[in-house]
Amino acid sequence: MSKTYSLTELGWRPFFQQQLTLAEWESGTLARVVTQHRNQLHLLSDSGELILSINANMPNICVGDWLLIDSQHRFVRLLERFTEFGRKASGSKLDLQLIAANLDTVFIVMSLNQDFKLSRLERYLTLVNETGAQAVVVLTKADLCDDPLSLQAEVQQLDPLLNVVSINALDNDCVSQLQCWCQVGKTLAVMGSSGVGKSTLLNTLQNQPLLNTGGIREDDSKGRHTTTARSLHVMDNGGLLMDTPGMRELQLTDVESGLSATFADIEALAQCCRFGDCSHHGEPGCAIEQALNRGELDHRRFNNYLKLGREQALNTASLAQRRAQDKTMSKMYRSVQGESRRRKKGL
Ligand SMILES: Nc1nc2c(ncn2[C@@H]2O[C@H](COP(=O)(O)OP(=O)(O)OP(=O)(O)O)[C@@H](O)[C@H]2O)c(=O)[nH]1
Ligand SMILES: [Zn+2]
Repeated sequence: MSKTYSLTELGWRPFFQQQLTLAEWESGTLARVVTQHRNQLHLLSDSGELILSINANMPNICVGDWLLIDSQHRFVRLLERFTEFGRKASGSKLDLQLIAANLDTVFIVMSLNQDFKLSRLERYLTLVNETGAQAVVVLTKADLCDDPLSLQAEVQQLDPLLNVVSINALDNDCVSQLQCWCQVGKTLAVMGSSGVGKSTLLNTLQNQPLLNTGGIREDDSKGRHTTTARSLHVMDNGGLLMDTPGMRELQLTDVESGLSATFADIEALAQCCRFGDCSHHGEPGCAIEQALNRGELDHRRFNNYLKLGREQALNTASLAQRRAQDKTMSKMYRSVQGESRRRKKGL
Protein backbone atom coordinates (compact mmCIF):
# COMPACT_ATOMS: atom_id res chain seq x y z
CA MET A 1 0.00 0.00 0.00
CA SER A 2 1.57 3.28 -1.00
CA LYS A 3 1.67 6.20 1.42
CA THR A 4 -1.17 8.68 1.23
CA TYR A 5 -0.78 12.45 1.47
CA SER A 6 -3.08 15.24 2.53
CA LEU A 7 -4.25 17.72 -0.11
CA THR A 8 -1.97 20.36 1.41
CA GLU A 9 0.98 18.01 1.11
CA LEU A 10 0.09 17.57 -2.55
CA GLY A 11 0.14 21.34 -3.14
CA TRP A 12 -3.51 22.29 -2.54
CA ARG A 13 -4.04 25.96 -1.56
CA PRO A 14 -6.67 28.71 -1.46
CA PHE A 15 -6.09 29.53 -5.14
CA PHE A 16 -7.67 26.16 -6.05
CA GLN A 17 -10.16 26.06 -3.19
CA GLN A 18 -11.81 29.26 -4.38
CA GLN A 19 -12.47 27.71 -7.78
CA LEU A 20 -14.88 25.16 -6.24
CA THR A 21 -18.49 25.45 -5.23
CA LEU A 22 -19.42 24.12 -1.82
CA ALA A 23 -21.21 21.17 -3.44
CA GLU A 24 -18.15 20.29 -5.51
CA TRP A 25 -15.94 20.48 -2.42
CA GLU A 26 -18.27 18.23 -0.46
CA SER A 27 -19.05 15.60 -3.07
CA GLY A 28 -16.07 15.58 -5.41
CA THR A 29 -12.54 14.23 -5.16
CA LEU A 30 -9.55 16.44 -5.85
CA ALA A 31 -6.54 14.83 -7.40
CA ARG A 32 -3.20 15.98 -8.79
CA VAL A 33 -1.67 14.55 -11.96
CA VAL A 34 1.64 12.84 -11.13
CA THR A 35 2.32 10.97 -14.37
CA GLN A 36 1.04 11.34 -17.89
CA HIS A 37 0.86 8.56 -20.46
CA ARG A 38 -0.60 8.49 -23.92
CA ASN A 39 -3.98 7.14 -22.81
CA GLN A 40 -3.93 7.50 -19.05
CA LEU A 41 -3.23 9.91 -16.26
CA HIS A 42 -2.00 8.78 -12.86
CA LEU A 43 -3.36 10.93 -10.09
CA LEU A 44 -2.82 11.28 -6.35
CA SER A 45 -5.65 12.29 -4.05
CA ASP A 46 -5.84 12.31 -0.27
CA SER A 47 -7.17 8.77 -0.45
CA GLY A 48 -4.40 7.40 -2.64
CA GLU A 49 -3.65 6.73 -6.26
CA LEU A 50 -6.17 6.89 -9.11
CA ILE A 51 -5.93 6.11 -12.79
CA LEU A 52 -7.97 8.14 -15.27
CA SER A 53 -8.35 7.25 -18.94
CA ILE A 54 -7.89 10.18 -21.28
CA ASN A 55 -10.73 10.82 -23.72
CA ALA A 56 -11.29 13.29 -26.51
CA ASN A 57 -13.68 15.43 -24.47
CA MET A 58 -11.08 16.26 -21.86
CA PRO A 59 -9.05 19.47 -22.08
CA ASN A 60 -5.30 19.55 -22.47
CA ILE A 61 -3.97 18.22 -19.13
CA CYS A 62 -0.39 17.85 -17.90
CA VAL A 63 1.65 16.78 -14.90
CA GLY A 64 1.04 19.04 -11.91
CA ASP A 65 -2.58 19.81 -12.83
CA TRP A 66 -5.40 19.59 -10.28
CA LEU A 67 -8.56 17.79 -11.40
CA LEU A 68 -12.01 17.50 -9.93
CA ILE A 69 -13.25 13.90 -10.10
CA ASP A 70 -16.78 12.67 -9.26
CA SER A 71 -17.72 9.88 -6.86
CA GLN A 72 -17.48 7.32 -9.68
CA HIS A 73 -13.94 8.50 -10.41
CA ARG A 74 -14.96 10.24 -13.62
CA PHE A 75 -13.36 13.47 -14.79
CA VAL A 76 -15.43 16.59 -14.00
CA ARG A 77 -13.10 19.47 -14.71
CA LEU A 78 -9.61 20.86 -14.74
CA LEU A 79 -8.82 23.58 -12.22
CA GLU A 80 -7.19 26.78 -13.38
CA ARG A 81 -3.38 26.75 -13.09
CA PHE A 82 -1.29 29.38 -11.41
CA THR A 83 1.77 28.67 -13.57
CA GLU A 84 2.32 26.59 -16.68
CA PHE A 85 5.30 25.53 -18.73
CA GLY A 86 4.50 24.77 -22.31
CA ARG A 87 5.85 24.71 -25.78
CA LYS A 88 3.72 26.93 -27.93
CA ALA A 89 4.08 25.87 -31.51
CA SER A 90 2.08 28.88 -32.68
CA GLY A 91 -0.18 31.58 -31.31
CA SER A 92 -3.12 29.19 -31.31
CA LYS A 93 -4.17 27.49 -28.06
CA LEU A 94 -4.61 24.21 -29.93
CA ASP A 95 -0.91 24.01 -30.55
CA LEU A 96 0.09 24.45 -26.93
CA GLN A 97 2.07 21.47 -25.78
CA LEU A 98 2.02 21.51 -22.03
CA ILE A 99 4.91 20.20 -20.01
CA ALA A 100 4.22 21.05 -16.37
CA ALA A 101 1.62 22.95 -14.38
CA ASN A 102 1.46 24.67 -11.01
CA LEU A 103 5.18 25.04 -10.34
CA ASP A 104 6.18 27.35 -7.49
CA THR A 105 9.92 27.43 -7.98
CA VAL A 106 12.50 26.51 -10.58
CA PHE A 107 16.12 25.94 -9.62
CA ILE A 108 18.23 27.10 -12.53
CA VAL A 109 21.38 25.08 -11.99
CA MET A 110 24.70 26.22 -13.43
CA SER A 111 28.16 25.10 -12.36
CA LEU A 112 30.96 27.46 -11.45
CA ASN A 113 33.30 26.06 -14.10
CA GLN A 114 33.23 25.99 -17.92
CA ASP A 115 29.42 25.92 -17.84
CA PHE A 116 29.27 29.33 -16.15
CA LYS A 117 27.83 31.68 -18.79
CA LEU A 118 25.68 34.66 -17.97
CA SER A 119 24.03 34.53 -21.39
CA ARG A 120 22.89 30.96 -20.80
CA LEU A 121 21.51 31.98 -17.44
CA GLU A 122 19.56 34.84 -19.02
CA ARG A 123 18.03 32.35 -21.44
CA TYR A 124 16.78 30.15 -18.57
CA LEU A 125 15.60 33.19 -16.62
CA THR A 126 13.56 34.33 -19.60
CA LEU A 127 11.81 30.95 -19.72
CA VAL A 128 11.07 30.85 -16.01
CA ASN A 129 10.03 34.50 -15.74
CA GLU A 130 7.55 33.96 -18.56
CA THR A 131 5.64 31.45 -16.43
CA GLY A 132 5.53 33.45 -13.23
CA ALA A 133 7.26 30.72 -11.21
CA GLN A 134 10.03 31.91 -8.90
CA ALA A 135 13.54 31.45 -10.27
CA VAL A 136 16.40 30.51 -7.95
CA VAL A 137 19.88 30.42 -9.44
CA VAL A 138 21.86 27.56 -7.93
CA LEU A 139 25.58 27.76 -8.70
CA THR A 140 27.15 24.33 -8.11
CA LYS A 141 30.75 23.11 -7.78
CA ALA A 142 31.66 26.05 -5.55
CA ASP A 143 34.21 23.70 -3.94
CA LEU A 144 36.04 23.42 -7.30
CA CYS A 145 36.10 27.17 -7.98
CA ASP A 146 38.81 29.59 -6.78
CA ASP A 147 36.54 32.56 -6.32
CA PRO A 148 32.87 31.54 -6.19
CA LEU A 149 31.81 34.79 -4.52
CA SER A 150 32.93 37.00 -7.38
CA LEU A 151 31.05 34.83 -9.91
CA GLN A 152 28.01 34.88 -7.63
CA ALA A 153 28.27 38.68 -7.58
CA GLU A 154 28.29 38.74 -11.40
CA VAL A 155 25.00 36.86 -11.38
CA GLN A 156 23.53 39.11 -8.73
CA GLN A 157 24.41 42.10 -10.89
CA LEU A 158 21.92 40.89 -13.51
CA ASP A 159 19.14 41.60 -11.05
CA PRO A 160 19.53 42.70 -7.44
CA LEU A 161 16.31 40.88 -6.46
CA LEU A 162 17.30 37.54 -7.95
CA ASN A 163 17.83 34.63 -5.54
CA VAL A 164 21.36 33.35 -6.07
CA VAL A 165 23.01 30.60 -4.03
CA SER A 166 26.39 28.96 -4.54
CA ILE A 167 26.89 25.47 -3.18
CA ASN A 168 28.80 22.23 -3.25
CA ALA A 169 25.96 19.95 -4.36
CA LEU A 170 27.59 17.00 -2.59
CA ASP A 171 27.52 18.70 0.80
CA ASN A 172 24.45 18.44 3.02
CA ASP A 173 25.07 21.65 4.95
CA CYS A 174 25.49 23.65 1.75
CA VAL A 175 22.37 22.22 0.16
CA SER A 176 20.30 22.98 3.26
CA GLN A 177 20.34 26.63 2.10
CA LEU A 178 17.75 25.52 -0.44
CA GLN A 179 15.30 24.00 2.05
CA CYS A 180 13.20 27.15 2.22
CA TRP A 181 12.08 26.51 -1.36
CA CYS A 182 11.23 22.85 -0.64
CA GLN A 183 8.60 23.26 2.02
CA VAL A 184 5.52 21.07 2.31
CA GLY A 185 3.23 21.48 -0.68
CA LYS A 186 5.67 23.60 -2.70
CA THR A 187 6.32 22.33 -6.22
CA LEU A 188 9.80 22.57 -7.57
CA ALA A 189 11.63 21.77 -10.82
CA VAL A 190 15.28 21.92 -11.84
CA MET A 191 16.70 23.10 -15.15
CA GLY A 192 20.24 23.30 -16.40
CA SER A 193 22.75 21.82 -18.84
CA SER A 194 24.00 18.27 -18.63
CA GLY A 195 26.60 17.58 -15.95
CA VAL A 196 26.03 20.70 -13.86
CA GLY A 197 24.89 18.64 -10.85
CA LYS A 198 21.09 18.54 -11.03
CA SER A 199 20.82 14.89 -9.95
CA THR A 200 23.54 15.31 -7.33
CA LEU A 201 21.71 18.29 -5.88
CA LEU A 202 18.38 16.48 -5.77
CA ASN A 203 19.90 13.40 -4.18
CA THR A 204 21.56 15.50 -1.47
CA LEU A 205 18.31 17.41 -0.87
CA GLN A 206 16.48 14.13 -0.61
CA ASN A 207 19.17 12.21 1.31
CA GLN A 208 18.65 9.25 -1.00
CA PRO A 209 18.54 8.63 -4.73
CA LEU A 210 15.20 9.68 -6.15
CA LEU A 211 15.41 7.04 -8.81
CA ASN A 212 14.18 4.43 -6.35
CA THR A 213 10.99 6.26 -5.61
CA GLY A 214 7.53 5.96 -7.06
CA GLY A 215 7.87 3.61 -10.03
CA ILE A 216 4.46 2.78 -11.46
CA ARG A 217 3.88 -0.61 -13.03
CA GLU A 218 1.46 -0.79 -15.88
CA ASP A 219 0.71 -2.83 -18.96
CA ASP A 220 1.86 -1.37 -22.23
CA SER A 221 -0.09 -1.78 -25.45
CA LYS A 222 1.43 -5.23 -26.06
CA GLY A 223 0.48 -6.50 -22.60
CA ARG A 224 4.04 -6.30 -21.26
CA HIS A 225 4.71 -4.86 -17.83
CA THR A 226 6.67 -1.65 -17.91
CA THR A 227 7.75 0.55 -15.05
CA THR A 228 7.48 4.27 -15.58
CA ALA A 229 9.00 6.72 -13.17
CA ARG A 230 6.60 9.18 -11.66
CA SER A 231 7.05 12.73 -12.86
CA LEU A 232 5.92 14.36 -9.64
CA HIS A 233 7.55 13.06 -6.44
CA VAL A 234 6.94 13.96 -2.84
CA MET A 235 10.41 14.49 -1.37
CA ASP A 236 11.48 13.64 2.19
CA ASN A 237 11.55 17.32 3.09
CA GLY A 238 7.91 17.73 2.02
CA GLY A 239 8.53 19.56 -1.24
CA LEU A 240 7.13 18.20 -4.49
CA LEU A 241 9.65 17.62 -7.23
CA MET A 242 8.53 17.91 -10.84
CA ASP A 243 10.86 15.84 -12.97
CA THR A 244 9.61 15.79 -16.55
CA PRO A 245 12.12 15.39 -19.37
CA GLY A 246 10.40 18.09 -21.44
CA MET A 247 11.58 20.76 -19.01
CA ARG A 248 15.11 20.25 -20.25
CA GLU A 249 14.28 20.85 -23.89
CA LEU A 250 12.35 24.06 -23.63
CA GLN A 251 12.78 26.58 -26.41
CA LEU A 252 12.14 30.27 -26.37
CA THR A 253 8.69 30.59 -27.85
CA ASP A 254 6.18 33.25 -26.94
CA VAL A 255 8.31 34.57 -24.12
CA GLU A 256 7.84 38.28 -24.63
CA SER A 257 6.89 38.95 -21.03
CA GLY A 258 9.69 36.65 -19.84
CA LEU A 259 12.16 38.73 -21.85
CA SER A 260 10.75 41.96 -20.44
CA ALA A 261 11.05 40.66 -16.88
CA THR A 262 14.57 39.34 -17.39
CA PHE A 263 15.81 42.45 -19.16
CA ALA A 264 13.73 45.06 -17.34
CA ASP A 265 16.79 47.35 -17.11
CA ILE A 266 17.22 47.40 -20.91
CA GLU A 267 13.52 47.89 -21.60
CA ALA A 268 13.47 50.80 -19.12
CA LEU A 269 16.45 52.40 -20.89
CA ALA A 270 14.78 51.96 -24.30
CA GLN A 271 11.84 53.99 -23.00
CA CYS A 272 14.25 56.94 -22.70
CA CYS A 273 15.42 56.83 -26.35
CA ARG A 274 14.36 59.96 -28.23
CA PHE A 275 12.47 57.97 -30.92
CA GLY A 276 9.79 55.48 -29.97
CA ASP A 277 10.92 53.10 -32.71
CA CYS A 278 14.65 53.53 -32.00
CA SER A 279 16.69 50.58 -33.30
CA HIS A 280 19.55 51.53 -30.92
CA HIS A 281 21.86 51.69 -33.87
CA GLY A 282 23.22 55.17 -34.52
CA GLU A 283 20.02 57.17 -33.95
CA PRO A 284 20.45 60.50 -32.12
CA GLY A 285 19.33 60.51 -28.48
CA CYS A 286 19.62 56.72 -28.06
CA ALA A 287 19.68 55.99 -24.32
CA ILE A 288 20.90 52.44 -24.87
CA GLU A 289 23.95 53.52 -26.87
CA GLN A 290 24.73 56.18 -24.29
CA ALA A 291 24.56 53.57 -21.50
CA LEU A 292 26.77 51.19 -23.51
CA ASN A 293 29.32 53.96 -24.16
CA ARG A 294 29.38 55.01 -20.52
CA GLY A 295 29.89 51.39 -19.45
CA GLU A 296 26.59 51.36 -17.55
CA LEU A 297 25.16 48.63 -19.74
CA ASP A 298 27.16 45.54 -20.54
CA HIS A 299 27.65 44.89 -24.29
CA ARG A 300 27.32 41.15 -23.70
CA ARG A 301 23.99 41.58 -21.95
CA PHE A 302 22.57 43.87 -24.62
CA ASN A 303 23.69 41.55 -27.44
CA ASN A 304 22.14 38.59 -25.64
CA TYR A 305 18.88 40.51 -25.25
CA LEU A 306 18.81 41.12 -29.01
CA LYS A 307 19.73 37.51 -29.74
CA LEU A 308 17.06 36.01 -27.48
CA GLY A 309 14.49 38.43 -28.88
CA ARG A 310 15.30 37.36 -32.46
CA GLU A 311 15.21 33.70 -31.45
CA GLN A 312 11.83 33.97 -29.80
CA ALA A 313 10.37 35.84 -32.77
CA LEU A 314 11.62 33.14 -35.12
CA ASN A 315 10.29 30.28 -32.97
CA THR A 316 6.96 32.00 -32.53
CA ALA A 317 6.42 32.21 -36.30
CA SER A 318 3.04 30.57 -36.54
CA LEU A 319 2.63 26.90 -37.29
CA ALA A 320 0.11 27.86 -39.93
CA GLN A 321 2.84 29.70 -41.73
CA ARG A 322 5.17 26.71 -41.48
CA ARG A 323 2.43 24.39 -42.67
CA ALA A 324 1.72 26.69 -45.60
CA GLN A 325 5.42 26.62 -46.49
CA ASP A 326 5.44 22.81 -46.24
CA LYS A 327 2.43 22.63 -48.55
CA THR A 328 4.07 24.86 -51.13
CA MET A 329 7.23 22.78 -50.92
CA SER A 330 5.43 19.47 -51.40
CA LYS A 331 3.45 20.92 -54.32
CA MET A 332 6.75 22.01 -55.84
CA TYR A 333 8.28 18.54 -55.33
CA ARG A 334 5.26 16.93 -56.91
CA SER A 335 5.42 19.19 -59.94
CA VAL A 336 9.20 18.68 -60.28
CA GLN A 337 8.74 14.90 -60.01
CA GLY A 338 5.94 15.03 -62.57
CA GLU A 339 8.13 17.08 -64.87
CA SER A 340 11.06 14.65 -64.64
CA ARG A 341 8.72 11.67 -65.22
CA ARG A 342 7.30 13.38 -68.31
CA ARG A 343 10.82 14.04 -69.56
CA LYS A 344 11.88 10.40 -69.02
CA LYS A 345 8.85 9.28 -70.97
CA GLY A 346 9.78 11.77 -73.62
CA LEU A 347 6.46 13.58 -73.35
N1 LIG B 1 32.94 18.66 -6.52
C1 LIG B 1 31.67 18.75 -6.92
N2 LIG B 1 31.20 17.87 -7.82
C2 LIG B 1 29.91 17.98 -8.21
C3 LIG B 1 29.05 19.00 -7.70
N3 LIG B 1 27.84 18.87 -8.29
C4 LIG B 1 27.94 17.81 -9.12
N4 LIG B 1 29.18 17.26 -9.07
C5 LIG B 1 29.67 16.13 -9.87
O1 LIG B 1 29.43 16.43 -11.24
C6 LIG B 1 29.09 15.27 -11.98
C7 LIG B 1 27.79 15.50 -12.75
O2 LIG B 1 26.73 15.69 -11.84
P1 LIG B 1 25.23 15.25 -12.12
O3 LIG B 1 24.46 15.47 -10.89
O4 LIG B 1 25.18 13.90 -12.73
O5 LIG B 1 24.82 16.30 -13.23
P2 LIG B 1 23.38 16.48 -13.96
O6 LIG B 1 23.16 17.93 -14.08
O7 LIG B 1 22.35 15.69 -13.26
O8 LIG B 1 23.68 15.88 -15.38
P3 LIG B 1 22.64 15.21 -16.45
O9 LIG B 1 22.05 14.02 -15.79
O10 LIG B 1 23.53 14.90 -17.61
O11 LIG B 1 21.64 16.27 -16.80
C8 LIG B 1 29.01 14.15 -10.95
O12 LIG B 1 30.24 13.44 -11.02
C9 LIG B 1 28.89 14.85 -9.63
O13 LIG B 1 29.44 14.13 -8.55
C10 LIG B 1 29.60 19.94 -6.76
O14 LIG B 1 28.94 20.88 -6.28
N5 LIG B 1 30.90 19.75 -6.41
ZN1 LIG C 1 17.78 53.59 -28.70
